[in-house]
Amino acid sequence: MEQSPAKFAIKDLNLYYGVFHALKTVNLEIPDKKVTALIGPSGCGKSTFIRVLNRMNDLICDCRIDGTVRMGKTDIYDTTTDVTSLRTAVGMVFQKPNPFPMSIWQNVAYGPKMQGLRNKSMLNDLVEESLRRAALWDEVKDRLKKNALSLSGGQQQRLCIARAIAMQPEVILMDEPTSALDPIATKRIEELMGSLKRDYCIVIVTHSMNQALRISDKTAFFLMGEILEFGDTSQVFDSPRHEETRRYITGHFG
Ligand SMILES: Nc1ncnc2c1ncn2[C@@H]1O[C@H](COP(=O)(O)OP(=O)(O)OP(=O)(O)O)[C@@H](O)[C@H]1O
Repeated sequence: MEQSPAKFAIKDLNLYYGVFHALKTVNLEIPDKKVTALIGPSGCGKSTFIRVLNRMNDLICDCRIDGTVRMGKTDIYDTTTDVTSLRTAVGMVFQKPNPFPMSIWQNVAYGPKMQGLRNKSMLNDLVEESLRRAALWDEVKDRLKKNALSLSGGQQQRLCIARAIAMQPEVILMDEPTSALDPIATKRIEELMGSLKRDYCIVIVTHSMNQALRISDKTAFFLMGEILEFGDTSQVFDSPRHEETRRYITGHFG
């Protein structure tokens, strides 16, 4: 696989919740314009790790980290780093679609408006562009004023992706984005990830080995807070270096 530049470079990262050591000496480079899947058994630290990338763990008291996490040239844990700008650049989509209880249009326009964009025609263009990129425009263009909660679960999740895109991020983090969706809605999100990776660095937590295999370029296998294995997805699945990885991906534990 051709190399692409690293979007994140993580060095000797340790994360503690109080005295509990949740991430242990994690070293990883996450490439830009690719999908990186984080896999591993429940409780191994996947969600904790993905939240490191936009400092969501800052919101958890008792959580502390050491080590460095660089995004491009920026040390995102440096005291001078503006966390709001970081979270704009590193958008996040959660397991359960969580649209705001407002119209489809307002959901997408909300973030840019909060950032000061007031021009209605620019907002309209941004809403359309974001919904198009999230492969939702054709389904909602005639009902932009309808409440977002009237959409199906799969449409709501694509709306949440559109909402992230409207902030013009560089990275989109997805924590089990399809686990609440049916197979057809899942397929649409997976197809969408395939097109989004042209423009963004995408990091996804998934419990589905088939999904990781279908959509990701790189796979990191977490076990008890460590990255046991990281490589091209084809290598990790076809010829894992560790017995634990092989047992996990073949469904023998976890
Ligand atoms: N806010 C918290 N406070 C204390 N411990 C936490 C907190 N969040 C997670 N943990 C612990 O850290 C470990 C890793 O949790 P995490 O949610 O990152 O795992 P995961 O691999 O994403 O699990 P799952 O696949 O079940 O979602 C677990 O032992 C969990 O109990």
